[in-house]
Amino acid sequence: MSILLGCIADDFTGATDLANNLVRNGMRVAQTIGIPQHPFNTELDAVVVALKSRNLEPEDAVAQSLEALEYLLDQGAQQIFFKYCSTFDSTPRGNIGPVTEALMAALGVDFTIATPAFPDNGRCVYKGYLFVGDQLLSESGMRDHPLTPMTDANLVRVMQVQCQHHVGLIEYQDILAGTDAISSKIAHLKASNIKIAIVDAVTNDDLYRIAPALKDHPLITGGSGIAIGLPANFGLHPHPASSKLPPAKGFQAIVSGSCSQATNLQVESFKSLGGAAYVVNPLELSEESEEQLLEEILMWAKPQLLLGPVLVYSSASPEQVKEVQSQLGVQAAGSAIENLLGLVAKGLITLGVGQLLVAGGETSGACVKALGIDQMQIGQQIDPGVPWCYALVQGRPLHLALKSGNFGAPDFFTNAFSKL
Ligand SMILES: Nc1ncnc2c1ncn2[C@@H]1O[C@H](COP(=O)(O)OP(=O)(O)OP(=O)(O)O)[C@@H](O)[C@H]1O
Ligand SMILES: O=C(O)[C@@H](O)C(=O)CO
Repeated sequence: MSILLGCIADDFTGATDLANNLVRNGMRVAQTIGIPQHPFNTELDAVVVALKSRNLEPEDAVAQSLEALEYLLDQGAQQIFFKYCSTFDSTPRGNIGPVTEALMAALGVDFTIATPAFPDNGRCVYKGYLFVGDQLLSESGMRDHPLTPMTDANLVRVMQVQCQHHVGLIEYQDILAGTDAISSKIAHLKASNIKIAIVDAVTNDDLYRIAPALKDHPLITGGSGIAIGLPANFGLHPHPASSKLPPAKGFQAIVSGSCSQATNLQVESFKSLGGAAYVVNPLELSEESEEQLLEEILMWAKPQLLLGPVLVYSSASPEQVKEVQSQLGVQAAGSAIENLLGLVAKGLITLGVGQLLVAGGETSGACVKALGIDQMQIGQQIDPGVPWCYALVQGRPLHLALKSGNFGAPDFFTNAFSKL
């Protein structure tokens, strides 16, 4: 079995987001958690390898990405896609730039594009500036992100700081002029020694015009938006059967460690509708207290599950997050909460939860690892960028949705279950 597209995603929610867009546009996709040990024995068009590399040291992110690349090339991948966040989550050290350059070197390519544009979720790039809805990236909630605060919306500048190669721009006027003009612009940039180009895109039509110009490029990098046009490059088109999952069973629960604006609204909306919610106070969390806190949460959840979905969350406002981080340290706070929420997810499954929403990329990584999931099937979309997925946990079926922090409508936590 040989695949067409091999994808490396830098976090788990991002991986399902990408897989969702590929499935919706006609590809048969498997998502793996980490690098699989074996080849697949089913017919697939794309494999998305989900890493948790966004917040690693650049050297580690590069090493993991290269290992994933090797696996995907072994599966016969004709084209490689490096997926990162539609809000370009990174620090001056990386990891978008270093991983892109390492993949370019490994594949022997002298040009690639970078575009996080995802118009279905309000991410647009114009003159190299990234907008989140009506705001510049640097004026959006992303400026307060707990791990990767984004304070510059100019992606050429942001990417250049992370890269050795020269970074350029394919401007909106080229995109509007169509696929041939985009190909000519790429040739012109290459002749000027530009090796990576940020690409403007404001609508899905723009993305559909860009995709054919990327047909013969061994490496593409971006958010999930640009992926909507890639299946057609391989002669594939949307078909309804591609996203059918088995019927859902079991109790319903939500675990949220995302502190993004959209998640905070979803938590508020869930509570305002009378949903059962347990808030974790990170300042009460230590290695010694973890076991007791976990037990307390599960004892609280047990009777509540009989009545409807339960929410366990640490989501908090930027001020509260800063306070916690100043007392515990950024990384230590993040890891301690992720660890607890992973154990909570595992405990909830033991209590009979069969439908689980997780909010936050890092949090999803922690939960999926705690549950020992190594592969997921992609199902129907709940909101743009978030599909229901299906996995087996210790032989038991689990419907699982991994929600990126800033995705989903305010009623996502209640609405999602009605989509199963
Ligand atoms: N109350 C809190 N105080 C400090 N840190 C927190 C708190 N709650 C959660 N965190 C940490 O903040 C980080 C949130 O990252 P996560 O990726 O899960 O969410 P997100 O950034 O909103 O999602 P995405 O990456 O999909 O946009 C995690 O490391 C989590 O443990
Ligand atoms: O692209 C996005 O915004 C998401 O898929 C994501 O990666 C958030 O972690």
